[in-house]
Amino acid sequence: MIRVHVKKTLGAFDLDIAFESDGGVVALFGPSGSGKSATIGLIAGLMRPDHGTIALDGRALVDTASRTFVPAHRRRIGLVFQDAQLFPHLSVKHNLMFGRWFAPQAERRVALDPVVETLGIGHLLDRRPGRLSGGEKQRVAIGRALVSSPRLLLMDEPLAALDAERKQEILPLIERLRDEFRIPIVYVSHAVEEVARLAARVVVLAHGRVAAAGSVEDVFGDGAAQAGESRFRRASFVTARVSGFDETWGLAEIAHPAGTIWLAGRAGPPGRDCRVVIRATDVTLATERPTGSSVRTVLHGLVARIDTDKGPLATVTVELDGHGHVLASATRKALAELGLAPGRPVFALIKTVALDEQSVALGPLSAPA
Ligand SMILES: Nc1ncnc2c1ncn2[C@@H]1O[C@H](COP(=O)(O)OP(=O)(O)OP(=O)(O)O)[C@@H](O)[C@H]1O
Repeated sequence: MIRVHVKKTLGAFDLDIAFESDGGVVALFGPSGSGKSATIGLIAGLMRPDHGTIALDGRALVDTASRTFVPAHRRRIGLVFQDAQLFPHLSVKHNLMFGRWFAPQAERRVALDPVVETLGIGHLLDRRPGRLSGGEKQRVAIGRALVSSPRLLLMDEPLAALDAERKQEILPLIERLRDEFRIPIVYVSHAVEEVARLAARVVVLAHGRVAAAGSVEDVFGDGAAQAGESRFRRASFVTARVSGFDETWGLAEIAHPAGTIWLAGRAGPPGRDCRVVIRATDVTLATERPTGSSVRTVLHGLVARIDTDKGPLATVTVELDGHGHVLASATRKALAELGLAPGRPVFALIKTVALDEQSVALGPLSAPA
């Protein structure tokens, strides 16, 4: 369990935040300059807070009142940054072993072999980092953090420098760290889709303060938490249940009280609860159930809120029948012409081709109490 309650002034920036997590992945989410990396630096021990406490599993790492400050190298915290920061003159194997030296003999809970196997880096062990791709470097950086048997893993936008394909390769690996190695993770990201895949809890930072915190569903339930994000980043997630797979057409069927969600590919075994990530730009709104349209996923609900700024676009939060919300990007012109306003019934249409197996998170989806 990690508890953070810190204040820190950095030039003109004033950070004052408190949050806690009981394990799994807690995501720090927020726009650029909101204080995410500063928070990571404080937890890692790369800088000192002006006031406050940070405790990990009941042990104070920092307590300004009692002048406690455990130095970074004694915190047993693994760090993974956007750029892998490997030692260029060491082989992959020696980079990995370097992480291990930080773990006292008695606390080496994570062995090298399963890490190498999980991350698929066995064939890279003799190479130097200069001869690795970006995705390979990042897997080695994750491995190095893991073999130090950390009590906590801090990941600061670990996928931000990778292309979409590499991201999709590494996300399942991080899910395995969470589920198989059971290492608590504080995960910094701008990407709603990553947060939805990985996190049970999310802490939204804005201007150095906690703007919202709670389960991913609660925090992202309406458009407000994402108001500062570009429309291409806005997304919502729906908790639903895998109900079948249509062999003839290769489509997974996911049951939700508001309607069946179809996706191109497999979603997991029938009966499994899942979280489906849906980008706001992939959702179209309609006041009537469409006929003569190629769209298969038609979810019924009510308009809960409409967020607009000065531009031509709006983000509509639709409260789905049963439970959950979906966000839709639309033009203000369309909303005016359709007469859509809070309280009006609406259909949210989602292109099946916009969803595939990468859109679905299985695994522990509920936030620890
Ligand atoms: N050492 C420093 N001295 C002065 N200001 C600083 C220092 N470090 C960070 N800041 C300021 O603190 C604010 C928060 O920075 P931080 O890097 O934590 O943001 P962030 O949310 O991680 O942003 P991004 O998503 O762009 O990485 C910024 O305004 C930044 O300029």
